[in-house]
Amino acid sequence: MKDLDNEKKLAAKEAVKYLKDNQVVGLGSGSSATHAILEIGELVKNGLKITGVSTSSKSEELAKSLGIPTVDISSVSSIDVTIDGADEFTSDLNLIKGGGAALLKEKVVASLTKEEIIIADSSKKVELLGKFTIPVEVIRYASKYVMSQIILLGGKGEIRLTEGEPLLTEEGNYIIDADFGLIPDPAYLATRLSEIAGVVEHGLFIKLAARVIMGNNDSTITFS
Ligand SMILES: O=C(CO)[C@H](O)[C@H](O)COP(=O)(O)O
Repeated sequence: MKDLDNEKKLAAKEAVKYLKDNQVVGLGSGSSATHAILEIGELVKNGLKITGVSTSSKSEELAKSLGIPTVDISSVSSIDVTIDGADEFTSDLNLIKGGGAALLKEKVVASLTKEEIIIADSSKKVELLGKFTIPVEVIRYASKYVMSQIILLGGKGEIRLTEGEPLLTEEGNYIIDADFGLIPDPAYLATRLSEIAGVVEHGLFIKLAARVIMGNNDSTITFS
């Protein structure tokens, strides 16, 4: 049986090889990104000079605990490299993200980033996106309306719950997990979702990744 956590770790070790002194580095969220932040912490301990920009309060806390200097995103004009995870990816580098509900900040960081590196275990690679439902972050006020628009687009959505209550994102919004089945044209669906009033952001990341480093048993494969 595959050791998926080890595959994430191997991908993280490979990804940090892209970091150089004096770069601004985006710190992703989730278990794969956690491996990368731990690796970055080691490099910083050994003298690497970087400035981190976090995609969630969890990543921020972890970075701080490891001595990685971080700044608010508003104080940088661009980010050199970001290392983040994904819930699904295709070989043409489209992604579904947001399983950990951090997609909004992750997409803002990715959009400011010159080289977005995605790290993943081998279970995340798919031929077509869509087995993993698309997280859609919505303002609470609009959640019913957005649900109806998702149905008109041919999908069905469910508000993500935690302990029986709607999960609130760091920005105080709801997440609708939207099932469209397998998605032959993710760029088209991404545009349609972005057009719905009340949608803050969604987890389809189209052409934002420069490369995906996938752990594969005891080695890694890079898609770029
Ligand atoms: O998008 C994310 C969080 O919003 C994560 O990057 C994604 O869910 C992958 O997580 P993991 O590395 O734990 O499998």
